[in-house]
Amino acid sequence: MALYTRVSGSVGVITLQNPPVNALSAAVRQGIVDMMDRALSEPEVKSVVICGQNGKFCGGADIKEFGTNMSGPALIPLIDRIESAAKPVVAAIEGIALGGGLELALGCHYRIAHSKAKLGLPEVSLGLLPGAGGTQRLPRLISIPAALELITTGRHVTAAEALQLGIVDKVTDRNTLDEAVKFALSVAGKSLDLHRISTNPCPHPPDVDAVFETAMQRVRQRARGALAPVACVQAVRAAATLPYAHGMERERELFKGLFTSGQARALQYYFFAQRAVGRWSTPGGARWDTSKPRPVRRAAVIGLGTMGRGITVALAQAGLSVVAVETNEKQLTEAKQGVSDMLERGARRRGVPPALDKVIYSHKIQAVADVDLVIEAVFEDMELKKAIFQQLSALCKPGTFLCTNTSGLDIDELAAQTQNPELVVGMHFFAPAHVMKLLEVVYGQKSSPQAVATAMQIGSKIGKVSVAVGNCRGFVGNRILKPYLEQAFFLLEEGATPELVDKVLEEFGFAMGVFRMSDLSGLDVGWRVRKAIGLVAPEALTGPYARVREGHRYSPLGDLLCEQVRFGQKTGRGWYQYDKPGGRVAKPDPWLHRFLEEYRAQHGLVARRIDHQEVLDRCLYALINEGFRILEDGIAAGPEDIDVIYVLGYGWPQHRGGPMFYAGMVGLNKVLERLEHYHQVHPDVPNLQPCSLLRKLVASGSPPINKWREVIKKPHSQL
Ligand SMILES: CCCCCCCC/C=C\C/C=C/C(=O)SCCNC(=O)CCNC(=O)[C@H](O)C(C)(C)COP(=O)(O)OP(=O)(O)OC[C@H]1O[C@@H](n2cnc3c(N)ncnc32)[C@H](O)[C@@H]1OP(=O)(O)O
Repeated sequence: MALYTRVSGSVGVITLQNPPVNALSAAVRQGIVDMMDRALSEPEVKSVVICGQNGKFCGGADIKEFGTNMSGPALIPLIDRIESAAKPVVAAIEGIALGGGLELALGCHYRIAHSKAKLGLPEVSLGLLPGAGGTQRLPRLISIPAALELITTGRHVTAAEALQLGIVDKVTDRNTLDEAVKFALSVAGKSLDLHRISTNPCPHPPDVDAVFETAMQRVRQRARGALAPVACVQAVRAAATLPYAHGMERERELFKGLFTSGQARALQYYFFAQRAVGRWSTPGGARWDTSKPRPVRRAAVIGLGTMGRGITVALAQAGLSVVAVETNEKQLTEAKQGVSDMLERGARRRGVPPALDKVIYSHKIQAVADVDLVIEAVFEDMELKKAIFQQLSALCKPGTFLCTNTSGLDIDELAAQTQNPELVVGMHFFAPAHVMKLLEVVYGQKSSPQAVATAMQIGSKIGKVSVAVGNCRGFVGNRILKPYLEQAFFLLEEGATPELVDKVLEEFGFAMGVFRMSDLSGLDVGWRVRKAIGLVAPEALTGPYARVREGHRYSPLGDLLCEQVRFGQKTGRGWYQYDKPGGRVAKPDPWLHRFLEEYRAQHGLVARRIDHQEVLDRCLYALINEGFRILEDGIAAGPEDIDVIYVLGYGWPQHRGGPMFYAGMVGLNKVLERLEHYHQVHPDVPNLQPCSLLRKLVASGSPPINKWREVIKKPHSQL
């Protein structure tokens, strides 16, 4: 709703009231219409100010209303009415003016922003375009190139940048409403002709066609199949080429196309999923709202390899004091330089002083004695980690949380090395750890709710989206990755090439196909894990058992490449070839193709033509099937957890919502039917056997994703 007050005798103030972000719900829109009517009809009122309660102007359209039967006044005529008002209307922008919120402000005749406010048109990240006149008014106000950049990226700008661009008329450090009221008094009675943005012409750069062509190329390259960025360019082009009214028609038409597309649904689901993962729970009943985190003032990082350095930077940049420990003197010297360089680069980018003084270096593990939380980030080796946990348990002050950055080792086994296993949790960072947004917080059998809550809180303090998951091999992300990789290997055995598989996955929208990704992250990483669990044969096997482990189909292709020291980009050879070790441009490698032919011949495999659909079906449905198993096992509390992990950590295209959402979009019965088909063809691949939760969901009528939790039977845990 909206509140109306009269200030200084002649200024009508309309305050949007819809916590937490004053989104433009039906009630708020109705409130604005009613209060505008009142302000315009009161003869004493000479000007109007629109502001939002609790220091937030407006977070845009109410996303929760999308997909419902939307009622109440429409936003476009509401904004038009403000713009055509005979009395000046001033937007007093505090906190945020985003999406429909900024479009509302663009309908006002003047905009005053607080210096800390953020403004933007982020609709593109929800699969939409600014559909309440934003694509037509913003280019008229700030030029086509500037508007194109803001609308196609959805970037938020600071008040200072908004002033520079011409989005706002004034920035203040004082009370924004008071300043807006003063301003409103000063412009009362003056002509509004130049301040009705829609009536102004759209200024053209001389090379307007080239500007749009470049913008279109840029968005197509970045979009990976996303529709909204392309529609944003088309809508701004309409502002440049059509009269305002026709431009609005085009905006509406494009908006409608996006609104009813599956992509907008997926991106809006993903928006709420990212927030839902913060409301974590465990099978044992620990919950985000009943578990109090303990404050962490000083943290330690053990091991300053690539991951340890990134974690140190992430912690220091968030203002935490860090004791960075590396027992190898040479490595320590290199790490000091590496961490300082990263901190300086990050600070330059953000325009703040580098947090160099936040980090104390030591080559002695005893330096951890006084910290509140330790993150161990040594090499992925269970014996080494066990020894460190024994030491930490003896050295740290009572109550210190002991966290391990492992990508899949058993948290309970590590916790068992300590006197207080309840203080142990996993913190699985993704490389580069100071950049990647994802953190898997892994609770063990004995992790206390407070330990989980503290790790989750540290995660959000350092800007990560943290997802609490249970302890199993590979946790959620790497566990799901395994059947996906496995299918990709099997497809190579059956006749595909890495180029074909990657092309299909990249066309689907993955940032990188599975083989290019494997080359980037290093083939040796998985090889070491497979060796440790006894999957790698000590010598090249031939005959029927070469491709079988524990009675199931196994592809040793990755192992064979590693034996040739083809570890991927780092060695200049992997599934592709690179111009040098460390090179980044993947080129098809004739050696690899010959190797695959010889391998097939050696194992009596006859290559067949594999179509795109089969590649996609087998890779994705094997992955999704494992996702259902994870839900069934209680390793993830809900499908949102899996989806957020997969989008943020594994390059799943956001506009497809995540693997579990995608399964719902495709139709659970179709996923089940395809898995049944492929399992029939490949009975020796257990990962293609549909899991019982999927069957159960289909048997219960394939409920929508937000009802899945009701079907999942929760197992017990001791947490
Ligand atoms: C069919 C054809 C019809 C044609 C007619 C065309 C009409 C066109 C109409 C409208 C076009 C306009 C579209 C839009 O405006 S889309 C929305 C654009 N706005 C955004 O994208 C902002 C989204 N929000 C954020 O980015 C952030 O939430 C934030 C920066 C505002 C605040 O961040 P933070 O402080 O970190 O808090 P949270 O993110 O945790 O959010 C708190 C809480 O608020 C909920 N929320 C946030 N924004 C919205 C919103 N716009 N609508 C509803 N709810 C919102 C958020 O979900 C959190 O709640 P929780 O999920 O319960 O935790």
